[in-house]
Amino acid sequence: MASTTTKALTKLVKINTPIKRVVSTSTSSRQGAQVLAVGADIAGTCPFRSTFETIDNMMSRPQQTAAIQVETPVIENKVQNYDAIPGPKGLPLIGTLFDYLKKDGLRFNKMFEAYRTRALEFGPIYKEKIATISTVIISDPDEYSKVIRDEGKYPMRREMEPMAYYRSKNGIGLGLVNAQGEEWHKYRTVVSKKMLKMKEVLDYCGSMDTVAEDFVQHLKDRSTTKHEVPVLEKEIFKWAMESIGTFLFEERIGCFGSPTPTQAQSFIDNLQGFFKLMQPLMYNIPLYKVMPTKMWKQYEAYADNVMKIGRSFVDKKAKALEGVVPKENEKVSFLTYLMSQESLTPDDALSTAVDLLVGATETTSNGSLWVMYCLAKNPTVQEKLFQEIQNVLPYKEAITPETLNKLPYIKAVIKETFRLYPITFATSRFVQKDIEVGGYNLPAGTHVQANLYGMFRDPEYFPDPEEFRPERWLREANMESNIKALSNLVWGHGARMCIGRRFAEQEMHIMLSKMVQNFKIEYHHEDIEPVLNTVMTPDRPLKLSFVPRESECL
Ligand code: HEM
Repeated sequence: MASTTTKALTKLVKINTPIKRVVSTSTSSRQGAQVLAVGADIAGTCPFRSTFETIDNMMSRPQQTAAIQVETPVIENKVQNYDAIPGPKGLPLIGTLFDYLKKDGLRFNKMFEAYRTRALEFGPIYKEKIATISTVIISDPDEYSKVIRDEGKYPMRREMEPMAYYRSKNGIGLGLVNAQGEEWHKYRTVVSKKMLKMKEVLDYCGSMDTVAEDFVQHLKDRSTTKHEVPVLEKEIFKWAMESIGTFLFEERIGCFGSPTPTQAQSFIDNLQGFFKLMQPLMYNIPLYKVMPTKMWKQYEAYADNVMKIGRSFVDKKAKALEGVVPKENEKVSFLTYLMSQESLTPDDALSTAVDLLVGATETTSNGSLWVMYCLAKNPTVQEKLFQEIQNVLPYKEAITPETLNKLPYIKAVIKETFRLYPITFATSRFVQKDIEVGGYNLPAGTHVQANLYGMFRDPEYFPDPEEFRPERWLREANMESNIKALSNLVWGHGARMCIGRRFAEQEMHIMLSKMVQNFKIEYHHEDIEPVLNTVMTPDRPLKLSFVPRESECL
């Protein structure tokens, strides 16, 4: 048995070790004027610059949009070899894995804390090998901007290995989330035509408003005499699913029905299990590739159900659409659009729709939970937000794109929440050519991450970082543009940035505005801590109270 395991380990290490290249040590000179504005760097390389500018216009525009030039003396710097990058020492095959497995050690579901602690010990650039994955972790916005610049045409992110393996094993296309290179570009080109166009997304403002209104009523119906909602996580998940379902299928799934439709309930339960187990599977040695472990079997069962139910939603709609050819400029559901694309096979179209269903639910539901928690813990902020909403939105009236433009504070509240609780705690890229970062040479193929959680709580970038202060994101706050741009990184960056960002922001702005208009959100229990279930979630059920505000609104 022991030798089987050793063989399996050796095989896995071979599979997962990136090809190492011999890199010569070279010298380079620091620029006299260092460009600090990560935002400008992002904008400079991001093909969607103009459209993302519009999103930021909606919130607030920095007083100074140009890059800040800081005069620094020109000094000759020796660029050091990759091996010189500091970091924790690990064991030959498994790196620092035991640090995460031992009692009282670091934890996979607290990786964001591990990154922060390591960065404090080893500095803004350190490297670590956990199990088979070596990563360089960067906690300096200027240095990370070099990675952003290097993206290339087909940016490569670390795949969600268990998900990719599951799909390959079952002959399912890797889809937008996990595909790389030209295959990824094929999916991305099709989806971005709809999801990254502001006008297309704004078209869904009305239906998102209806879903949000129904959600508010659903919570009212579900709340107890103490105004708490049993298993709030599941209820908010229903909102997220109903929202993306409406976008994909142009019709309602019916998640707020009583009882919840069995399929929708089962999809929710399985998707939550799927995300929860992905976290430990991603960081541990992928033994499941050679023998199905207990955890893998459980994960596989969740994945089977997610695919099966996701597909049945899509299949049902696809059947109804058979033979329908949309007329030019006709407004059709996203699924109809996908199915009419020549570059996608019917199977590709189905996989893409399921990917969007999966990608849109855990993220926006947990993101919204964190916003509500922060509002409940900061009643003054909540009151200010309530006043902003009251000033522009008559009670029970629908939110329009024009109303959204008049709600800068809700956007600042969400940015501040994501600073404290970034749904994705770190970015991920494989550098595509040899580059210099922080005085070290990173060979092509190096896996690099921006330590978002660490930077977001660093007093150098955010004074009083533990304080929830949405005002720092408002126009008048005068925040340096490179720091302001840091907040965008919770959506990733460049050509591979979250494709659902516009949609997610719009649905969250609408739903959260409606929630604050209808309820005073309160929290009367112990403080909540973040944990990773792939995305950052509260560490226990969130027992918020939703006290109706009707009388104040009329
Ligand atoms: C709070 C909400 C969300 C957050 C914080 C978030 C964050 C992210 C991040 C960080 C990435 C990786 C980007 C990169 O590597 O540069 C990503 C990718 C992706 N997201 Fe989101 N996301 C959210 C909501 C959504 C929604 C609503 C959808 C679907 C409608 C979606 C679909 C996707 C897809 C398909 C990808 C893969 C894109 C690609 O690789 O080309 N996300 N998201």
